Order: sequence, then structure tokens, then C-alpha cells
Amino acid sequence: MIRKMLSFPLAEGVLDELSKPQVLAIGQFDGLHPGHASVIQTAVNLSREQGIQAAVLTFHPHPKEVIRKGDYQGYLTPLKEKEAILEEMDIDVMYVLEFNESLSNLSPEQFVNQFLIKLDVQTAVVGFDFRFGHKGAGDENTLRELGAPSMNVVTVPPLKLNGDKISSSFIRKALHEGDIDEVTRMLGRPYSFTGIVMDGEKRGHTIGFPTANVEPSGNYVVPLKGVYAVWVTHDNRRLPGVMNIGVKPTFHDNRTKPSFEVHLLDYSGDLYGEELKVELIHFLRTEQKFSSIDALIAQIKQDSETASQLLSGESQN
Ligand SMILES: Cc1cc2nc3c(=O)[nH]c(=O)nc-3n(C[C@H](O)[C@H](O)[C@H](O)COP(=O)(O)O)c2cc1C
Ligand SMILES: Nc1ncnc2c1ncn2[C@@H]1O[C@H](COP(=O)(O)OP(=O)(O)O)[C@@H](O)[C@H]1O
Repeated sequence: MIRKMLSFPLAEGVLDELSKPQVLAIGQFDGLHPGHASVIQTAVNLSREQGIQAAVLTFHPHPKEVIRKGDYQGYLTPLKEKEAILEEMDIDVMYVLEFNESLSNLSPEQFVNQFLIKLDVQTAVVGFDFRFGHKGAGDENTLRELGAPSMNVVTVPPLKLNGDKISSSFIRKALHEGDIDEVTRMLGRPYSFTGIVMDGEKRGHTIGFPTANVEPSGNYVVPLKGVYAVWVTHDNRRLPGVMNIGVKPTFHDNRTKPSFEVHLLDYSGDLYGEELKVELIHFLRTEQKFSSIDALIAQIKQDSETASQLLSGESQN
């Protein structure tokens, strides 16, 4: 898969080399859940039938991050993660269009004429609730009218799971509530984040539970503060662990930035500077302020046993 970063206003001639008959799936696709996958798969299938390339257009940063309407909550799949998932989906080209002021001011007509038609998009594939152009003025019908006669538009209906529409906002809400079973069900895979192990406060070793302090490599949605059973991938190995997401109220009164502390069960070694992928499998409890360190240690021991039991029954892959 080739990745192209593009920004409006586009430099002279930049679309000439990209212009070729293609089927293009367009969307934010944050989370790349099965609903998004069905839009993208529809584009891939059509492109194979027509013998032309399959492309995906996504926007970065998330419009809500730029406009800051107050309800921006981070990404389920920051750009790097999105790219890694698309890489597995038989896509030929991924366009990442910078969501900047210039793009946000484009009218639906300008977006279609100055971008999609110039790329030689034969078929655009969008989800049922697709909106585009300044203030979201355009929808699937606008796209169809403006694209005719050279560009077809295919709209993909919402994918449902036991009657519930799969949606990124539903998944974000479930993460905020610590409802990991629902998150996994809706995403079709465990929610995960990737990050680098940084120095912490060096207390973990002294209490018998060293915890790798993972600094997420992106603006991820932060799940409910509390303790989770997790699978951790390090160096292509998948290891069971227990993680606390929180502000450590036992030791700090006024922290606001949560830390992600992972204790790997049955592991010893040096992880500083290493990249870890952490998959959230079960929510165990909310974070608490303990009245003594011994009480905290006893609880962490209990959490580790619970995580070990829950994960031992599950496949490592
Ligand atoms: C499984 C687990 C559960 C934890 N639960 C809590 C908690 O409920 N309250 C709290 O203040 N800290 C909790 N912690 C965080 C510990 O306080 C933290 O790991 C310890 O202070 C070591 O921090 P350090 O690695 O930065 O030195 C938990 C840690 C783990 C691994
Ligand atoms: N089982 C383990 N789980 C997590 N980290 C471990 C483990 N064994 C050793 N380590 C190492 O110990 C470090 C955590 O120790 P800790 O005393 O909590 O220090 P810090 O406060 O810097 O996180 C990890 O970053 C890692 O390098």
C-alpha cells in the first residue's frame, strides 16, 4: 500500500501523478470497526470487478480535534494504527488529507471538482451518514449529483450487531464506562494502544510489582480509570499482564494526567525505551485511594491473580 499525505491548497500538479481510474472509500474511519471495514471492503470488491485500483481517503487530524468543539476525546486508532490496519486490507493507495482551515472552507462543489474528479475517481464509496464540505453541507446525494456523470457513488448501510448500530462514538462511550466486553464486541477486536516504556517513580520494584510506565504514541481515547487484564505484545511475544490506568491517588492528591502502568505476570527484564502494544481484555475494578501501602499491595496481588485466571483461559493469539 502506498501512502500519500496531501494538504489544501494543493501544490500545482500534485494530483497529476495520482490521477488514475480508481474506486475510493472516503471517511474518517476512526477505530476501523466492522462498519468501516464494510465500506472499505465494498470499495475493494468494486475495484477488483472493474480492474482498477482500490484507494482509501481519510482525514487527519480528526475535524473535532481541529475545531475543538469541546467534545474531542482522542482517537480509537491514531493515524499510525489506522495505516497498519489498512495495510492488511488489500488497499493500493491510502490518501491522508490534512484537515486544515483551507480544507474546512472548501464547498462540496470544490471538493468534488478540485479533488475527486481530478483524481479520476470512478466510484466513491461512503457510509450512510457521510457528510463533507464546509460545515458538513454535503451528503451522499450531494456527492452523487456533483459527481455525475463521471463518478458513481455507492452508499453502504449501517452495519448492526444484534440490532445495535456499530459506531465509533458508541465505542468511545463504552471505553469511558469501562465496558470492555462491549468495546471488544463492537470493534471486532480488543481495544489496544501502542507506546514506549518511560521512567516512572521507581516505586514499583520496591513494592514487589514493577510496572512498565507506557507513554502512548498518539492521542488515544483514555478508558475509565482503573485496573484491566491485558495482553502485552513485546518483540513479537504476547505476554499476560495487569494494568492500572490512573493518577495513583494512594500517593498523589492532585494528579490529572493519567499514567498507564503495566505489570507483566511472570516476567523479569528491562523494558525501558521498548515499544509495547497493550490490548484491553477485561475490566477488573476502578482505581482507589488506599489507606496504606500494604493494602494497595494486597489488592495488586489479588488483581494479578484475577488477571492470570481470566487470561489463562484465553488463547494467546
Ligand atoms: C494492578 C495494579 C493496580 C493498581 N491500583 C492502584 C489503585 O487502585 N490506586 C493507586 O493509587 N495506585 C494503584 N496502582 C498504581 C501503583 O500505585 C503504582 O504502580 C506504584 O505506585 C508504582 O508506580 P511507579 O512504577 O511509577 O513507581 C496500581 C498498580 C497496578 C499494577
Ligand atoms: N514483570 C514486570 N512488569 C513490568 N515491568 C518490569 C517487570 N520486570 C521488570 N520490569 C522493569 O521494571 C520497570 C518498572 O519498575 P518500577 O520500579 O515500577 O519503575 P518505574 O517507576 O520506572 O516504572 C519496567 O519499566 C521494566 O523495565
